[in-house]
Amino acid sequence: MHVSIVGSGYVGTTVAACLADLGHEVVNVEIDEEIVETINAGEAPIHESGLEERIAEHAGANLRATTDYDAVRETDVTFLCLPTPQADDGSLDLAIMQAGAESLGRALAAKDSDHLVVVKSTVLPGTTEDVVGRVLEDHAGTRVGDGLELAMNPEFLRMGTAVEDFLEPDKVVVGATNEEARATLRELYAPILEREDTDLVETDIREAELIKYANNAFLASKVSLVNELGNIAKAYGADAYEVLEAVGLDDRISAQFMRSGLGWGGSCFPKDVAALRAGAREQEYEPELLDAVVAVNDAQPRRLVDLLEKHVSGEGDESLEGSRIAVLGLSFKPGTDDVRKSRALDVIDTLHERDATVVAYDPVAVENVRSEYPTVEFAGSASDALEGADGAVVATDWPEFDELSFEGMAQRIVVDGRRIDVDESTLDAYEGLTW
Ligand SMILES: NC(=O)C1=CN([C@@H]2O[C@H](COP(=O)(O)OP(=O)(O)OC[C@H]3O[C@@H](n4cnc5c(N)ncnc54)[C@H](O)[C@@H]3O)[C@@H](O)[C@H]2O)C=CC1
Ligand SMILES: O=C(O)[C@H]1O[C@H](OP(=O)(O)OP(=O)(O)OC[C@H]2O[C@@H](n3ccc(=O)[nH]c3=O)[C@H](O)[C@@H]2O)[C@H](O)[C@@H](O)[C@@H]1O
Repeated sequence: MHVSIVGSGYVGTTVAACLADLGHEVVNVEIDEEIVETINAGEAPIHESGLEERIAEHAGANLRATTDYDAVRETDVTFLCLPTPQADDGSLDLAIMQAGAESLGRALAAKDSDHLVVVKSTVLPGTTEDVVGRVLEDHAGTRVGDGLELAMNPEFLRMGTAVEDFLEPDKVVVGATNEEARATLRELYAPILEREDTDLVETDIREAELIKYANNAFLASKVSLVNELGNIAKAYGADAYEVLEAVGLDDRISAQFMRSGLGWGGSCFPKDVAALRAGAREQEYEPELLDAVVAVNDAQPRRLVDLLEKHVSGEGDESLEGSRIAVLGLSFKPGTDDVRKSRALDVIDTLHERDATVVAYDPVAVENVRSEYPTVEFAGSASDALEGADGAVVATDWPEFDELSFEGMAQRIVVDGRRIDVDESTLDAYEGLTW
């Protein structure tokens, strides 16, 4: 099948390389020339396991990138993989989607055969038909249903395991009102849908849009619940990890997303939960549970710094002023250099508010933080960061931190926000955030 992908970021590049791998003819339409050149040179514009080799294999053969929207006319299907960021008031900002749909519509105006447009970006119910569809109609000069078809196909991949998640998903969700559109997507995804472990869910467009938000809201809520239970366990002097491991043996609950600690960050959970809350309020529903999910998450970095302060300065004399604190980990989770809405940055902000000096280390993410944090010292290794520190915080559970001996610290005080594997016997104080 001939497929165009508009937007070549984390999702668009992964989808393009994987669809090329499944044998389709794929073109990426992207406004950033550097990304276009990188893909055409057979390289990956982002760091994802398994991506580089797929692009190297298919670039110049059945995968290419261009800045020219006219390329969509050589294809039967276009996927919109554009950003859907959070506006200042938390609502969904659709400006980029609208601009992309406008360019796509103009290009399709000169096409004389049928075309299917699939929204893959995360958008609230109604957006695909009422916003993207209308913009397309206005600029393509064709009505939806009259040679121009619409579908919504949300993406559930995680950063760090994007290629594997795309090729081996638990489910493929297709929202469409037209049977031909559904048949086209069944054909496109045929090798994936043949897998025993992949379910196909066919719905109307509105349900497909909401399934994505419900999925992320559920996962974020699970982590906040686990954090609340962890905070309560700690107050009782119980080990939350032992408690939650036992709870996770119940099939109805499952053992996944049971790690309590600093909470959730990243480019998706925060913006998607915010958009769903704002959207619900627009529909005149008060999302009180989701409000609490965010409140629990927001409180964890401050709770961690409170614990640290207690150990570093001694109870009754709480202050971090003038102390040197090592922050281990900057990315929002291990396996990625993405620092968007990382809890580590909230920890650093709180430490700064309390006049501590921060020395930070991350195996891959330092360059994404450096310019925004001119007063932070960046170390080349975890051991260097710990040298002379009055206390340390574990903010991201990179596996290499399990090997640390915490030698060279002025005080061997470690407050762990992620439960790494620490040998407590050599430390002056070790405390977990939720256990
Ligand atoms: N990153 C992730 O793990 C996941 C993201 N999503 C959703 O997928 C959507 C895309 O997210 P990402 O790929 O992370 O975004 P991204 O920011 O990594 O990539 C978007 C790309 O679109 C390009 N672009 C912007 N305007 C354009 C235009 N008018 N025409 C052509 N290209 C344009 C940008 O230059 C950028 O390369 C969002 O709605 C997001 O919520 C869904 C599942 C997973
Ligand atoms: O919509 C998206 O973009 C994606 O958002 C998440 O993927 P991702 O943000 O890559 O990362 P996750 O592995 O889900 O972790 C999110 C955050 O939750 C935290 N987390 C996760 C699990 C856990 O048990 N505890 C916990 O604190 C992580 O540290 C991280 O900060 C979802 O897992 C994907 O299905 C979805 O497609």
